Amino acid sequence: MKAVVLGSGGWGTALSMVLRDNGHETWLWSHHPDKAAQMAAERENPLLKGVRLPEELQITGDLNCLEEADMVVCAAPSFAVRETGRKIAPYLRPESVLVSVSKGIERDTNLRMSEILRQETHNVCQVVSLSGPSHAEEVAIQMPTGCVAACPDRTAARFVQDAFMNDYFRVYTSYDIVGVELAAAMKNVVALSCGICAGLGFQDNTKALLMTRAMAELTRLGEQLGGTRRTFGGLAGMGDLIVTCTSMHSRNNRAGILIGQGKAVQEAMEEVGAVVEGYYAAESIHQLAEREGVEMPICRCTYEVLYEGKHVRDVVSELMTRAKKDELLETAWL
Ligand SMILES: NC(=O)c1ccc[n+]([C@@H]2O[C@H](COP(=O)([O-])OP(=O)(O)OC[C@H]3O[C@@H](n4cnc5c(N)ncnc54)[C@H](O)[C@@H]3O)[C@@H](O)[C@H]2O)c1
Ligand SMILES: O=P(O)(O)OC[C@H](O)CO
Repeated sequence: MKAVVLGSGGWGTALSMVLRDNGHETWLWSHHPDKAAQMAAERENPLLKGVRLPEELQITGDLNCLEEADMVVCAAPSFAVRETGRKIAPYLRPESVLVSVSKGIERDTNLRMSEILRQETHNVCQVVSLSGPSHAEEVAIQMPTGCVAACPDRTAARFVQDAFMNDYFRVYTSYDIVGVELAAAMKNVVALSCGICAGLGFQDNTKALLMTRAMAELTRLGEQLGGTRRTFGGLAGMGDLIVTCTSMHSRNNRAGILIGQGKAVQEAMEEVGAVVEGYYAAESIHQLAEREGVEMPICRCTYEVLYEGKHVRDVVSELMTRAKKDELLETAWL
């Protein structure tokens, strides 16, 4: 099998190593040809320090590597997924499988990543979303990790499961691509808010409260938009929420900590130095929740901190003193 991974950030690089480990002919394409040349020469991605890239992994800045590819993995940041889809469309065939691993919602259109890819590639082939609690830094050193390959077409989902699965990378299949993609984008907003809590000096009780109640919000909106409730309790939902809210590998969590400590939002994102998807998703989720009339107080407050300059301490007090509720009556996913 020939696999091409597009996007040489941490995640594209780690996934290309899994595919190469599994014996596939694997190409890693970088948006920046100079970076491709540097990685090819040094056999290292500076984003994954200390990890040696296998000699057999082909690294290139030339899109012709897509010729005759059986599987194409789009690992661009969410803002670049449309542009990437447009570039690769001429190379795809009906029998190719396109895998989306970016976690976000498109600004302005509020589309999911697979929807953008299907538009740009004119539905020429199946699109599978691969998602779950999976930091690149740990996958690259073969820490046992689990993900979900989601697609309404079971054959395509199983193809991706077979391609990636090995003794340190376990892949489940699911038909619920809507729920998986929404969960992936939404948990980044919660990770930002969890980071803000930590930055304010709050501890484990507060984080657990925030994560659990945020999960109720994500499930409400996810179901309203066509996702399956159980997805939100699975790897792409609860699993990814836990890893992103608790790990110092998480860019979203780290950006949140800096904001909670008093840094301006843009300054915090610059300091993190890699794409903070939750910042962009916060705006889309806020718009979707308003459009659908779904109550999402944690996501709304996070949006107000990020985009409207609301003070984090005022937000905490607002959330804690909301109207009294009954947990079982108000929590869809329990
Ligand atoms: N890092 C992780 O552990 C992880 C895990 C799961 C999913 N993801 C998701 O994967 C996506 C990529 O994340 P990452 O961590 O690899 O990114 P990153 O921040 O490590 O790197 C981003 C990469 O995107 C490249 N890029 C910039 N503009 C581009 C363009 N126009 N077209 C294509 N590439 C471009 C840059 O060269 C850079 O290498 C994100 O949506 C992220 O949420 C990341
Ligand atoms: O670094 P983060 O916060 O974007 O999280 C990366 C992955 O989504 C974790 O699964």
